[in-house]
Amino acid sequence: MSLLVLHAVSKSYGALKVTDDISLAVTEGETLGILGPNGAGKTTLFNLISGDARVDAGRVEYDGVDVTALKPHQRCHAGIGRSYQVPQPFGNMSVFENLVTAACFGAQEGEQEAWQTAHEILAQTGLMPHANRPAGGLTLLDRKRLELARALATRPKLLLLDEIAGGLTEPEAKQLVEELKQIKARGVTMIWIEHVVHALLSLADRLFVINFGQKLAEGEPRAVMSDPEVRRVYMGVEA
Ligand SMILES: Nc1ncnc2c1ncn2[C@@H]1O[C@H](COP(=O)(O)OP(=O)(O)OP(=O)(O)O)[C@@H](O)[C@H]1O
Repeated sequence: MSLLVLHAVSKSYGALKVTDDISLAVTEGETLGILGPNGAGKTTLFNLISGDARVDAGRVEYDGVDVTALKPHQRCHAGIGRSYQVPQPFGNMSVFENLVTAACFGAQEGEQEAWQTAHEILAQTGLMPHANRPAGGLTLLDRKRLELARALATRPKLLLLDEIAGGLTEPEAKQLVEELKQIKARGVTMIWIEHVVHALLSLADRLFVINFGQKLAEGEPRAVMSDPEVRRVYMGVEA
């Protein structure tokens, strides 16, 4: 069953059509990888799914319900969690407080339950040693981890990950992939925008490639990566 269906969504900023008639379905439990050159419209697509931006045309259906008119917090309460490309923690709050806040306001948990959630996710994401540190003072890897942890604390059924491996070293990216595998094994449906292709390929069941706001290719990862048009546009390889 499809957890998310985009029906011909479009979005323009001024004269620029950033999302151009994109239709897409994501099955429950699936990990969909999203690729595309810089400025192709990948993050905008996430914004249309999470409600951070409104579609100009088309519909967003989540868990069988039309959520097109819902605000971001309502979509979050319904189970759509996301990370941002530039981590957005509450910098003056501790790591633990950031997670409690996400659990309270995202997953609508009471204080006690939110504390338990925060503990559980600290353990899952390796952030326990930093629980009491101000989020603003974390290293890049730990800020990325916290971005993932905050999204997890909202208890998503659908998790949107925006370039979570960008800027990490090779061993750090590997570690992150292992964490994402565990999340996937727990049944969370994921859409992952990522330029670190080998990380994406180690997890994605399917790829969706965007160029100039339009779908360029979609399908089984290896087939998509060997598509001459994808190689030309995304990797600069002449067909
Ligand atoms: N709120 C906005 N107002 C005006 N233009 C915008 C806005 N958001 C995005 N854009 C423009 O839309 C285009 C697509 O941006 P988007 O961030 O979706 O691309 P992307 O594929 O995620 O890029 P990257 O890989 O560099 O993160 C860019 O030209 C960007 O400048």
